[in-house]
Amino acid sequence: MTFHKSLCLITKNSLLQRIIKENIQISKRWYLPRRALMYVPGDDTRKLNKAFKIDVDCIVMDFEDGVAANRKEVARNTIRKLLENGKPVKPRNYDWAIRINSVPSGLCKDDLEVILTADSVPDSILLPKVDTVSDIQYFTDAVNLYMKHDKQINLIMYIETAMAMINLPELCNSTINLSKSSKFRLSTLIFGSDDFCANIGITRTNESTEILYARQKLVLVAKAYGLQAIDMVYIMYKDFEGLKKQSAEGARMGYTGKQVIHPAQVPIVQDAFMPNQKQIEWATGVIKAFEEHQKSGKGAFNYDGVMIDMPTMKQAQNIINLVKSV
Ligand SMILES: CC(=O)SCCNC(=O)CCNC(=O)[C@H](O)C(C)(C)COP(=O)(O)OP(=O)(O)OC[C@H]1O[C@@H](n2cnc3c(N)ncnc32)[C@H](O)[C@@H]1OP(=O)(O)O
Ligand SMILES: O=CC(=O)O
Ligand SMILES: [Mg+2]
Repeated sequence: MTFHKSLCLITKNSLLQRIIKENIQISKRWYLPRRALMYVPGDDTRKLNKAFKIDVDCIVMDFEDGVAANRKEVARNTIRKLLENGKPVKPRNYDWAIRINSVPSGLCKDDLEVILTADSVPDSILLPKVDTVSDIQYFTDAVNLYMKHDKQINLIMYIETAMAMINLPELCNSTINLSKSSKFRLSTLIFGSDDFCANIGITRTNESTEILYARQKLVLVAKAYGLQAIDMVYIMYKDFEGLKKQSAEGARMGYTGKQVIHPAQVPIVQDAFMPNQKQIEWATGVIKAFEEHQKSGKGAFNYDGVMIDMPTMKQAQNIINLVKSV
């Protein structure tokens, strides 16, 4: 039997189905993979054309910090034309996303008008530098004013200031409540580490230990609200070893993906946020053994010298859910 066939048989089992249901809060975050979220400056047609030829989970056409102040209008016009042509087709589905300018920039409302009144709208909108609930209220009002499509848009919210970091649970709560009367839903939090460093008055080191608390807090709150968590960008885009190390670190912390700025970063990052063969085999074995032991009335058992019970089985199930989501 092939490996994937055996995975299907495992999850058809009714006991495990119940466990998956009970575990829904954890598995909810996998609904749309965003292992690598690649920025493309919205005013750069050459890079935009290139982006759609790359096998990447999420393409973010940028209006914000990747675009110079005197090129914002060019970015708006370029992306508007793309939207009029509809979502470019790629061999597999992907998240077609736009990062708009922040509410305090004064550009946010006009960005949204350009995007939401087009013939087609993106799958996701990324809202940077969210600080307080009033920023989300402003965003909601603008979406309600301009959005005439039936589609529901994913909101990806940046947490990149000290104020946002301390307001985080309240921000998530209020955003989820506001989305009930609008056509967006909060799907993801992004750790905007570089703006965060600027905001708290530091320069990031390679190890990034100075922002460890914030990096971990974001994952914790995201998971509490059933959201995806996207890790920081690695700006030394020619250092592939460093990127691999930082990506693995983020995946271990519970991040579900990472921001990337260059096509060469994509395969390294997408790999890091997928379980490897060894982890998949371990997870499959644990689930099978768990099921057998449940049948014979044993909740805890020995598997390769390690005690396995329900929490470990759930961890194994998370691995399998992730494999099946991509
Ligand atoms: C903290 C934050 O907010 S991060 C988000 C904001 N920043 C960004 O969006 C930056 C995005 N990245 C870039 O602009 C570029 O990758 C840079 C400036 C870092 C380097 O650019 P270059 O010097 O052109 O890189 P390089 O020469 O290695 O590029 C190789 C090829 O990949 C293309 N490419 C590079 N970056 C991208 C990208 N982000 N998306 C699509 N294609 C890209 C180049 O156009 C080039 O293609 P070509 O050979 O057909 O001309
Ligand atoms: O927007 C991203 C950041 O790191 O800042
Ligand atoms: Mg930022």
